[in-house]
Amino acid sequence: MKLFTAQQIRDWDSYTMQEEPIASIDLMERAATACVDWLQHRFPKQEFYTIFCGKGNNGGDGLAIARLLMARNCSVTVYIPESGQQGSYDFQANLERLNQVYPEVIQFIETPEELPLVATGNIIIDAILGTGINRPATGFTAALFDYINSLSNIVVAIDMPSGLYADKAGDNNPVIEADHTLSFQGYKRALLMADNAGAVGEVHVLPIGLDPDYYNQTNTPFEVIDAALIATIYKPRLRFAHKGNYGHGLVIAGSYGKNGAAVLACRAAVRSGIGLLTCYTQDSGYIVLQTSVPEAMLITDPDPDHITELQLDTTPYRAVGIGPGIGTQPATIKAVYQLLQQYRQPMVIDADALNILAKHPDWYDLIPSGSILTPHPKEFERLFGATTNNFTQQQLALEKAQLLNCIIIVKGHHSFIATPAGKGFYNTTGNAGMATGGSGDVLTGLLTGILAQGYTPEDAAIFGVYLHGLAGDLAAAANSMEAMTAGDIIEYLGQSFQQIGRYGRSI
Ligand SMILES: NC(=O)C1=CN([C@@H]2O[C@H](COP(=O)(O)OP(=O)(O)OC[C@H]3O[C@@H](n4cnc5c(N)ncnc54)[C@H](O)[C@@H]3O)[C@@H](O)[C@H]2O)[C@@H](O)CC1
Ligand SMILES: Nc1ncnc2c1ncn2[C@@H]1O[C@H](COP(=O)(O)OP(=O)(O)O)[C@@H](O)[C@H]1O
Ligand SMILES: [K+]
Repeated sequence: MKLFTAQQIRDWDSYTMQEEPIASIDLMERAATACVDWLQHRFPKQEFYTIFCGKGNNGGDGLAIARLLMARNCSVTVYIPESGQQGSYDFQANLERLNQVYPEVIQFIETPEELPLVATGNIIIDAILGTGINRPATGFTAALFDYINSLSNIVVAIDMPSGLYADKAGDNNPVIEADHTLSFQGYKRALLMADNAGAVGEVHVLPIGLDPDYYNQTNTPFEVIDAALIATIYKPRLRFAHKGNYGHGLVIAGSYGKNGAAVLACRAAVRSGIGLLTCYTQDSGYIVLQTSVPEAMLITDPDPDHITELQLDTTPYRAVGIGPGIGTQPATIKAVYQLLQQYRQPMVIDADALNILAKHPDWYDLIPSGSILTPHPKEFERLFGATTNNFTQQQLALEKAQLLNCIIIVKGHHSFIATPAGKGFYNTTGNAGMATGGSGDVLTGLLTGILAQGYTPEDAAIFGVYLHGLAGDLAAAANSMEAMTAGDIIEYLGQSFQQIGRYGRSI
């Protein structure tokens, strides 16, 4: 799903009004109806609502929501911070409509003394500011945000939490801290960023019937990975396939006390659809690897505790994954350098291999084109330097992806995939149960296995990250986020592939 800027969303509105055609007030009614339907589905027994409305179209949505909720037998109070300015055309129209049927619910407030008491059971609707924000909230608006944030009521933000910019970082500006954000038609980038987790709460995208032609014709560098995109990437297995069709991959992982990292990466790789897998690990890992991943072949380093030299010819491998659990011993650093010098096909570089690279920036040029780097935010900072917010971090990821001709996956909730062509993809699968040791090792094995099968590096990254998160979601559904383990993610790869296989047929 493409991610549009606030300006593009405005253009999409206008396009829809002209082409459908539909009057803007009717589009607003559609958006408000979608919100009310969502509220009644999510909170079926809720009766009391307190709605704060600004004087733009976001406030217009709030006024329409108030009228629709009243018509559905809810009890609503609407508060409008009085700015002294005329409201937008559709705000005024909806104020008039509400005033005609339920004039008693409308109250204007101007000073902090007039901030209302909100009963604890009321749901607060934030319709103060939406995508039209063009400056930080100050004065009474900021005081109102503070007041709402101090209350324990559930807060549902309409389209955007008020105060948050859709396409750029604020400078710690006042924002509403919502529990739910109902975003019209699609996501906005700000809604997908860890920096804004406290403001956006759970994000729900509500379709409001904007014209698909605008969507299809309009380019944007950013996309959310969804089922439709995955269906275009996934390659079902060939009926007459043999293991030679699906590549031979090499996972270089482990050290004494960290056999688990190698086991997790290899078990994920052998469940990725790969034809053949070889693991390279330290000598003491022999029995552990051979018993826990019998499907993989094994080559051991002469050193009992660490990977010290690569005593193998890496040319036959269609993909190499390196990093999980290897440590940063001087001899291991040499082995990483040796691999960078001798292997010229895309690799997956993770964990300690990234930490080693970060200490040797002059080796960056040796990274084969099309490689996939999988740093978590701390590793990203070690590799490329500190950034001030998620927007600048993602911009830097895009610049480095282009410079190194690599894919960079900045891992986290909504992992961000930066490609050399300047595109940025946000993942939508995965959950906080995956914030547990070994989840990243599973991703490395999975990506290595997918890359070995001949997927392009960009497709492998998108597909692997989505599949990994989907398996994590199924694991959490079965075992809870708390009790699930990284190993459980591997156990649910099978069901995840089955689900993805159905996408192609249903879209
Ligand atoms: N396709 C869509 O997404 C649709 C969007 N609609 C709504 O329209 C909203 C956008 O409406 P508007 O463009 O009128 O903008 P807003 O309602 O977000 O803001 C209104 C006005 O407030 C002023 N303002 C900006 N920053 C301020 C600040 N910090 N303090 C005080 N005032 C400030 C500006 O003059 C701005 O135009 C969306 O967020 C959504 O809620 C819906 O009505 C219909 C369809
Ligand atoms: N809150 C979360 N929501 C979604 N995915 C998550 C979350 N926390 C972690 N993950 C995923 O789990 C993996 C963790 O990787 P990493 O930090 O390298 O862990 P480790 O080094 O312990 O294996 C990443 O793919 C990341 O995207
Ligand atoms: K809002």
